[in-house]
Amino acid sequence: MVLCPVIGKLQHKRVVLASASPRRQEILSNAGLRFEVVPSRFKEKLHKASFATPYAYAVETAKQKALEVAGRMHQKDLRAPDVVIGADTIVAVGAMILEKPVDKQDAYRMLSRLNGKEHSVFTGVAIVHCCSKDGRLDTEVSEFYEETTVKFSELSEELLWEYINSGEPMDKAGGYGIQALGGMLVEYVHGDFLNVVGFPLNHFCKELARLYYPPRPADLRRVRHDSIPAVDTFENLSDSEAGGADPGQSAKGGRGGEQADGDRSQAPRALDAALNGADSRPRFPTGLLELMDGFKASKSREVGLECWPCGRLWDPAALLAGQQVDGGPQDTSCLQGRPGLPMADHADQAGVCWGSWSKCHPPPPKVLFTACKLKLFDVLKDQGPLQAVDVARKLSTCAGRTEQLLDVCAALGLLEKTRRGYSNTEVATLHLVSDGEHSLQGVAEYNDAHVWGVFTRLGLAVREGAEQTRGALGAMEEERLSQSRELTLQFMRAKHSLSKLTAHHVATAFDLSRFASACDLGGCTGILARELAQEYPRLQVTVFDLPEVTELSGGFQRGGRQTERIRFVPGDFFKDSLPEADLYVLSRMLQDWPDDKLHKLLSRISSSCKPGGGLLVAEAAAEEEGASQSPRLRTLSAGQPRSPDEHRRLLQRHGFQDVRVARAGDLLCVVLGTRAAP
Ligand SMILES: C[S@@+](CC[C@H](N)C(=O)[O-])C[C@H]1O[C@@H](n2cnc3c(N)ncnc32)[C@H](O)[C@@H]1O
Repeated sequence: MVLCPVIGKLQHKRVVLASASPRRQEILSNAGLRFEVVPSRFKEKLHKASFATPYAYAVETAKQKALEVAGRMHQKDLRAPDVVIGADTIVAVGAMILEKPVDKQDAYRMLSRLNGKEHSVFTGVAIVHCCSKDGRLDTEVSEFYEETTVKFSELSEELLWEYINSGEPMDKAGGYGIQALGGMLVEYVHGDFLNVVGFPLNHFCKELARLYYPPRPADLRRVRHDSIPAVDTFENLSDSEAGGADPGQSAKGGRGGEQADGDRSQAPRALDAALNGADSRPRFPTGLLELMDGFKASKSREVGLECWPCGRLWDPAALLAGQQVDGGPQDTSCLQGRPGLPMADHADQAGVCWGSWSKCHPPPPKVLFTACKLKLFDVLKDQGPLQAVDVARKLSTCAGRTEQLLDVCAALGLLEKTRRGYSNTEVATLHLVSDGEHSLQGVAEYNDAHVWGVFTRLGLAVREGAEQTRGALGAMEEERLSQSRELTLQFMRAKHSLSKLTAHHVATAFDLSRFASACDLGGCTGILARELAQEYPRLQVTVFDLPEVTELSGGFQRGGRQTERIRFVPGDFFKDSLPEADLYVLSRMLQDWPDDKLHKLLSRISSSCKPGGGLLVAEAAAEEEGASQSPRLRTLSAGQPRSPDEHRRLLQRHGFQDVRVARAGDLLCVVLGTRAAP
């Protein structure tokens, strides 16, 4: 879809709309934007007379609304969202600004002023890019306004009062809502209709296009060659066009690199840092991981562990143990009085239901795994764009099936399909080609070869009522341990590539310079240890992991000065004494363990930790309490993510105090507690 590239630029960011207006929410969600709603508490009381124009007032109000939300969210969990959108709509007759009426008389005064005349509707919009660094909030604001002219018909007093008595005018700027009854008052509209409704979507997309796709001389040249009219609209921009679709260039560095360069030239500073970073770390590819990992949740859905219509979860361990669960899968109360609705419709309402999809189509994760296994993204990186027949020839596969595979990959946002053929999207270039610095092929390979099977068997176990109490991860861990060296290596490659994306965020979520030594329990290939050693020049780091893992960790080391301060110690943290350290670290270790193991591990750490020492925990985080919960988080792990408060309580329960919580990257919650004197 042509509009996707612009809105899609916000896809992997945490976007917040600082407005309670349901109309704005509807416009933006209809456009495919995913966002949270945090209404601003900024009081709309700027001194109107101090603004030279009505729109200057609207823009300033929009900006203050967005900044208030960014500041409040940053203060609350020390991490602001990536983008906050603020908007303010006003109606102006000449220089006079009409906002929302305070009562019916006020509504009457406003509507009488508009009666039979033209007026202007202005919406000021502020897009605030946020960046939290060292506990400070850095913001960059892009702002604009849109004006639409509206003419009211000559309206009788009677009609005006009838409209006022309908109650509609009361929460609307200028005292009318064009999208509902108020539409009857309007003779004509010149300009963007949605601007009058409350949000100028078209201008917003153009603004995103300006921010994310700055024009470059090469693009202009190419447009002339291709004889495509150079129209100043976001509709012409796709990733391929903005990044340069020259196949020669694409073969050299991939569009990811080119795109980054293009963005870097004009994107705001905070945004630039977030996108590319001083250290060129990419954004956390949430959507892609959701695709690779989401089947864990969907497999649970298939066997009824999660009710997909309402998203209610049942404890898998309880089901595995054959216990009766209140309101089990047959309970249809969650269908909210509409039990007759077909399953697919409920699935739609609940988001994705791969469980039911998998019965008739290849499920999306399998499509992705197959494409990786065939090295499809490698071929397109080196030789794309390619037509389906050419891809099939290069992969030695059936042309018809290959085309289907390519089309599903395009629908999943992994490929782009244009007249010239298929090519990798930015996310595929970054994460799905085999030799990329940030390749997640290891995750795809391990999930395909191993995890998929484990979760399928988990489903069978539940259907057959097997008496198992282990969590899914426990089953996987034990299976891995009893199997081959190749499987362990595969597992390590998967964890290694994921950790590469998160380690820096974990290491820098708090200032850890007060600690002289750290022990990363379950530290696997030592990626986080390396990042810690790099960030804190006097820190000595121990990586503690099972012997079969530490034995193979050598193959993942890159050398470098900080390596001298890192040592690998083999052991089992449930049985062996833990190495001494000022700071213990658990990264992505807690979520999947059943409760008894979790508490055993925490209590062993608590006993080893000296008073004043620390425990740092990093996990995928549930959204803050009260915010609308995103189903995507549930799919990132077999277990259910805990909220920041649950993490805090967990550490407190095991003797840690002054527990602080920070968000790191897109989805991680990092918690630091200090061991109290026993
Ligand atoms: C989910 S991975 C997390 C790896 C790493 N911390 C990260 O953030 O990517 C779990 C790690 O814990 C290790 N592990 C599991 N059971 C263990 C045990 N009993 N003792 C020590 N390490 C263990 C695994 O070998 C693996 O490296």
